[in-house]
Amino acid sequence: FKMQEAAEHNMKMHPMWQGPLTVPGGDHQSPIDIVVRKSVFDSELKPLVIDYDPKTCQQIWNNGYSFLVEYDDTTDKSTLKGGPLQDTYRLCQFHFHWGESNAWGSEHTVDRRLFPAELHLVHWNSDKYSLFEEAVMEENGLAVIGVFLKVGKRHEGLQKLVDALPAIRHKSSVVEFNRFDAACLLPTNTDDYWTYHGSLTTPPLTESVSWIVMKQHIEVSHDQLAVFRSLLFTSAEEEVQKSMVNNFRVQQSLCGRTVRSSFT
Ligand SMILES: NS(=O)(=O)c1ccc(C(=O)NCC(F)(F)F)cc1
Ligand SMILES: [Zn+2]
Repeated sequence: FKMQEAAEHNMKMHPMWQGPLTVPGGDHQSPIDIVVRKSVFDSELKPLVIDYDPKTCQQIWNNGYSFLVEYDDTTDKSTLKGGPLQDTYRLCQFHFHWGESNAWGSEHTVDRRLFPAELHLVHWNSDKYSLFEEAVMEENGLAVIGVFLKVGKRHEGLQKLVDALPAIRHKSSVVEFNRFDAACLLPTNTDDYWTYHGSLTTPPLTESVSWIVMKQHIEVSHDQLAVFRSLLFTSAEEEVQKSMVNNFRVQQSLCGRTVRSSFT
């Protein structure tokens, strides 16, 4: 029920989230609830091949919806392939979604289970397209890895990122951020995942995403998550400061799609 309150709160407070509930004619929208017993094991799904180069990390900034860590994607230095993917995809950024409380915050759910936050590692198909902006409009343009966060022990690798957040409290603030190895945010087991075809979860909500949602979560501390919540949706000039929380989209209907699993 509380999550429903948060979703309604979202609709009221953040006009951006009042965007189209579903894109006109959009029947491959994200996020979704992953119903484990309805997912179909696919033995053809390969292990993911994730090869990130920390040297391609460039900056961290507050875009007014979340905070993004951006990578230099002008060469195939940080790539994702394998899994359900036919081509090579380049890492361009990662970001998170979280709640105002630990009771909710993730975009995807597993058998309706909510997590306090969700990490999205965003990649685009560099075999077929030459720019992210092109790929974002195409059917198999993007691949996003989703990783659930649970509150528990402190995540040592995340701390470097947490320490940078106070410098980007307001919308549009940017700071240089180098040598961050995004691979440290992946769970130990990346062989077990669910995959389905969906969309961006923020406007323009284009249906260009091969979603790869990890079965295993990562743990971060309560204090680390509290720093996420100290960020602001608003820019330094705005008089009313709004804390950046509940920046998740409500779940969308599956519309007959099948969620495949890489594990039994
Ligand atoms: N939350 S999500 O689905 O991983 C997600 C990933 C990327 C973008 C994004 O790049 N929007 C900017 C664009 F593409 F120009 F519209 C939005 C949402
Ligand atoms: Zn996202």
